[in-house]
Amino acid sequence: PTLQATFYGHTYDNPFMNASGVHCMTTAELDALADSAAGSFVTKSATAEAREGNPEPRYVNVDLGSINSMGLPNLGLDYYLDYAIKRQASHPDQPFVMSVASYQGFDEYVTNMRKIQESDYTGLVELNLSCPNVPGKPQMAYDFEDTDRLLTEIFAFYTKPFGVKLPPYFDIMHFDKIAAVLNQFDLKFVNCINSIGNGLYIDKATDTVVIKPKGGFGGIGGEYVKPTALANVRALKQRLNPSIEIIGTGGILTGRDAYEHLLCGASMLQVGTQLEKEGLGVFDRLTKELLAILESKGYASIAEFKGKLGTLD
Ligand SMILES: O=C(O)c1[nH]c(=O)[nH]c(=O)c1I
Repeated sequence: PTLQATFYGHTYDNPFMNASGVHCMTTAELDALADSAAGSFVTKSATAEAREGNPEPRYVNVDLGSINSMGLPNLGLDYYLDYAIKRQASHPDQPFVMSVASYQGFDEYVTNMRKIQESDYTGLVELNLSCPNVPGKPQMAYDFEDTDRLLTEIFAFYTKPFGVKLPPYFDIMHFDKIAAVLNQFDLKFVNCINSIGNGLYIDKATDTVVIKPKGGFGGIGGEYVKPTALANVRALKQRLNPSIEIIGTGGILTGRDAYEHLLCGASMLQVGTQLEKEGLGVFDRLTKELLAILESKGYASIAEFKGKLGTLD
């Protein structure tokens, strides 16, 4: 069998990528990702200016996952745009994704996208509408009207392919509402999910929180989030126009977790916490484990089971 994955008109060796934020801050990390067994990669979410981010400790691995309040540390949009333009020229056959966020809010999203529109970068962009860790800034994607207004403003000038990174939703009506907003636009993908925002982890040895920012509140990733991630992938796949593909992110530790995201309709798969814990070797392990599952089930390719989750009716 083959793990070949088609996504926005390109066929990748496999569906695996890093999740933005992990192993993707510097050009050295990005090049190492590109040379790893991962099928593709995404850059750290960029803001207009470089940022230090929140005080440390701000990322901690815990038994069933991770908690982080990084606060959007990054080397600035120009740094990643420069890398992206060079990389697309040197490796035209290896497309990747460039992640864009905003520190200031609505207007900076627009100016960041305008800069990319006017640049020589022609590849995919992941517009991060779901950073949970900028104090005082609500997550854009939890405000349906603002998300609608922002995408309307961007599509008025932006002609290059892009998708959005969404937070988890927990109410069927919210799945309906965000899908209704997104279906109005020619988005190429949605990435479900970002970390589950503002969780709290307590250190049993000290009876204290484990990260410094925000009194210990931070985005939760890893095993904790798989049921929520699968539900969001499935719900958005069921609701969005078929032209909008899904990237499945959240709780992928094993080939079985990857297989379940594909069953829910994901085209590509992103790994965050487990990549942070295991290093780049995680992609060799995940591809091997997923391939073994296809073999055991007699599937020749992902297409044979993608989106074919069974129900009990
Ligand atoms: O704190 C961060 O930098 C961060 N952390 C996350 O868990 N998700 C995000 O999208 C971001 I931009």
